[in-house]
Amino acid sequence: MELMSHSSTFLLPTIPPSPTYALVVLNQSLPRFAPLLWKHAQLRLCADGGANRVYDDMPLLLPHENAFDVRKRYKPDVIKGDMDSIRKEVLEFYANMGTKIIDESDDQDTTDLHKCVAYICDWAQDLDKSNLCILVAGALGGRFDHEIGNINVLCRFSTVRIILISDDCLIHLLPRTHCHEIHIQPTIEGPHCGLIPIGMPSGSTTTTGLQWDLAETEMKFGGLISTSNIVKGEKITVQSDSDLLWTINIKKL
Ligand SMILES: Nc1ncnc2c1ncn2[C@@H]1O[C@H](COP(=O)(O)OP(=O)(O)OP(=O)(O)O)[C@@H](O)[C@H]1O
Ligand SMILES: Cc1ncc(C[n+]2csc(CCO)c2C)c(N)n1
Repeated sequence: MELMSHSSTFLLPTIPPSPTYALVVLNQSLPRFAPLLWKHAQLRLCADGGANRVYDDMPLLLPHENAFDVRKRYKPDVIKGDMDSIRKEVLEFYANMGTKIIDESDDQDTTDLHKCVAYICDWAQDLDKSNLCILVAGALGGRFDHEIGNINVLCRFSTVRIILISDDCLIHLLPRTHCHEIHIQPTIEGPHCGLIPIGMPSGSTTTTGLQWDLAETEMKFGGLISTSNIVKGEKITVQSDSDLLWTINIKKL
């Protein structure tokens, strides 16, 4: 089985040139490291009301700079969604600066995050998918229906690397098609972590590097799932017969 490596280098000030990052900003308070994610990304999208957050919150995260200058510098490439949450003045501001606006108000069956991920997949058509990583800022905290909708996007695009990020933690999907090596950045993440079966029970999951490792263990909702686990070293391995969510806390400053 092929090996898939994971590393949260996007939270470090300087990063290796690969993978190619795309950033999606959702309609939630911006995580404190949003400017860093923005810098690392080669394509920046706002999901509908996410544009209000860039407009309102980026200047707050950079209080020593002039708000107008910050707004001009943090210009999204694309704003996409059903456009029922973005404020008119924000839409006009970015449209005048050349941001591409994609109104998909006709589609009321997929979320704005789904619409943005579909756009990025088209944009990256000629890229090797294993070299693309989509960072989603503001995916957690707040409305539970939105949080679950965001997790469902991980499942609907299970062959694409997508990482949901909040101020407190990150979540990604470990597809059952691969065995996984997770390289921990000890200065920025851990030690609390979880491995959660999603969509269906896992008949057998095996891990190394955790305080409570699994050894061909069954996991299911209503039975055992691995929450409040702890990373012991800098490398975790995971193999499972079903897709799992991996989550780890992000350290406070
Ligand atoms: N409280 C939240 N928690 C997590 N994600 C959120 C939250 N609010 C919004 N989002 C994410 O940001 C995206 C854009 O948000 P926006 O408020 O524009 O959506 P929306 O479609 O207008 O939502 P709704 O009509 O259900 O209020 C959503 O698709 C969702 O992925
Ligand atoms: C069964 C079912 N439940 C909810 C919605 C509503 N909905 C889901 S995604 C979306 C767009 C949000 O920007 C909306 C309104 C639906 N269509 N079908």
